Amino acid sequence: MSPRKFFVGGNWKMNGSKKEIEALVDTLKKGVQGDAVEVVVGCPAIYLQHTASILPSNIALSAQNCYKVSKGAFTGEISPAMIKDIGAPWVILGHSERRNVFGESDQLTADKVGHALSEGLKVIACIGEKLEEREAGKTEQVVLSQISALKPAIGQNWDKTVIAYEPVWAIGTGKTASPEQAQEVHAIIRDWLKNEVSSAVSESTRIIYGGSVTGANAKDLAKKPDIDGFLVGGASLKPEFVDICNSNA
Ligand SMILES: O=C(CO)COP(=O)(O)O
Repeated sequence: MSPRKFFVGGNWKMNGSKKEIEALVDTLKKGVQGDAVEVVVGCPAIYLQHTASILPSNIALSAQNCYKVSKGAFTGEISPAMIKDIGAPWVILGHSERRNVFGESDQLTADKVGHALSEGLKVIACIGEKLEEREAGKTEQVVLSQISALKPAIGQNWDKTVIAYEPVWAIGTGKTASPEQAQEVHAIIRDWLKNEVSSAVSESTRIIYGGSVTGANAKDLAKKPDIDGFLVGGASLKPEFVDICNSNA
């Protein structure tokens, strides 16, 4: 039995309305029972407060991004202190859309991770290679350089960090990594944790997979020894998210 509790995050991205979120939360309340799985939903900033007020206690709330300082003249940004203030314990950082659409660097991502953890938030830290990097045989190099950049920022806070491996070519494309492809990279990350941090951290840190996860493919992915859950985009907005949450049962 894995020492790691199965973890499923829903990343709603820039989707939803108050009404749609209420309907989705209703579905989740009925389908996700108990606390055998840790379930977290990543909600657009503007709906965090409303979602916090309707989520059941066995589903936690996450922001999708934050800035690297607690307050100040940073128009449009939100801080970890604000996220905590409205009752959300988690934040997703380093998502490939932040990195590739908004040009956020490894260094900025690390600064955000370090600040969020120091403010007491838990972090879903995302890494993953692009298609051309995979095709050039650079997957390991890219993923390990991204996680290495986060290491000083995470410091002693590995127990408050979940690593999401999200190959960019699999995000929103319907091209899921095969269970073998995902397992191979998860094992590389776990090995890196063992060598660069500690055996205990390697054994206890959840490494979750993201990229076109659906109710249909989650079970096979979840069988792999180093896949400890999922970060789900499109399917997290649909009732099948419940099946993904229960895919380890
Ligand atoms: O980016 C993702 C989760 O953060 C994955 O998105 P999809 O599940 O839509 O491919």
